[in-house]
Amino acid sequence: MSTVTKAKAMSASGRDYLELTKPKVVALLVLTAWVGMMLAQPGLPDLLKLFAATAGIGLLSAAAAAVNHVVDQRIDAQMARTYSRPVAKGRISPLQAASFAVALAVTGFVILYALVNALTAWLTLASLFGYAVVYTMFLKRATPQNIVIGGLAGAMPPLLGWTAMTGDIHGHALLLVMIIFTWTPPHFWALAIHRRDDYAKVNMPMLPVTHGIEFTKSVICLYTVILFLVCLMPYLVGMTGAIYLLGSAVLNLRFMQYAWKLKLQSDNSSAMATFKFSIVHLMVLFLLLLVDHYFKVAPIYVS
Ligand code: HEM
Ligand SMILES: CC(C)=CCC/C(C)=C/CC/C(C)=C/COP(=O)(O)OP(=O)(O)O
Repeated sequence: MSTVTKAKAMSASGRDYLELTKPKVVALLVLTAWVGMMLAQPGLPDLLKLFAATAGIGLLSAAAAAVNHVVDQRIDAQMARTYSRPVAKGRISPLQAASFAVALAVTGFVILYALVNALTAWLTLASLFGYAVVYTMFLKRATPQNIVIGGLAGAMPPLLGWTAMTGDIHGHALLLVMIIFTWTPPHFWALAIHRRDDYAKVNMPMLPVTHGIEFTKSVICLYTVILFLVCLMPYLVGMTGAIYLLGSAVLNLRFMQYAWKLKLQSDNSSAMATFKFSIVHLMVLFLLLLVDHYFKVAPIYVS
């Protein structure tokens, strides 16, 4: 390492290390894991397990994010959105970031294995591997379906939360995974439309680069319709009640409205608004699942 790089690496602050962990993304991932924990049983979950599972899932997610900063340092340095990230800028060296990631991952895994259960520990480690290795190192550079397949890793937390409480995999938890899996493409592709030129510059085969913006807008519309239908499933199987049904219908109609507005406009001026709405959508949807769980109005069955 050159003296200049060393000096920059030494000037890393706590804030730089925090940035490595993608804290806002991890916060939403943890919220979805909590919902999995709460919905796994009636009443409140065991508090020790809740704290341990939160810490473990949060730490392993943060570790995955830090690995992403190391692997992507060169492309991050060339894109306007990411050029000032700590590893891309040299404020944290790749070795420091990788060591930080290993420390977070080992701590998270040990917490899950010792205080929660082995199934959750291994599934969370597999999610880390799915995002940090399968998505970041391979899929991201290989195919425009990168975020569809890689999205499974980010969709796992509700299942991780559920297995943390029960020790087994339940169909209801898989429905929550399916919701996030279907939400991810419109979430990311809206941003990718806005940042298309950045991705083209670094040769990342994101859908707006490989298939064009019009095609991407159409696929976003299609995914919002699929998401609407997938979000009905928890109600249809009797997992949730009317509060969730109504709330999710409103959120999904609004998401579809954003998608159609983006599709119908000749420029891409509402792409970022669509991306930002996707985050509010997922957060409110999962909060609704919680409210519905504790104040459930029974589904209406027609006999
Ligand atoms: C493969 C799947 C995913 C991809 C490719 C993706 C991509 C992105 C990108 C590129 C950003 C912008 C980050 C930035 O500007 O620094 C972002 C932001 C965000 N994503 Fe995702 N995302 C994915 C899955 C998820 C999941 C599963 C969640 C949560 C459950 C999530 C939550 C967020 C949040 C909260 C932000 C805003 C972060 C901020 O403002 O700092 N994402 N996502
Ligand atoms: C253990 C577990 C649940 C792991 C999942 C971890 C995780 C952080 C998932 C979020 C997905 C995400 C932010 C993808 C963006 O990566 P990108 O490289 O496309 O975006 P970037 O250019 O902003 O880095």
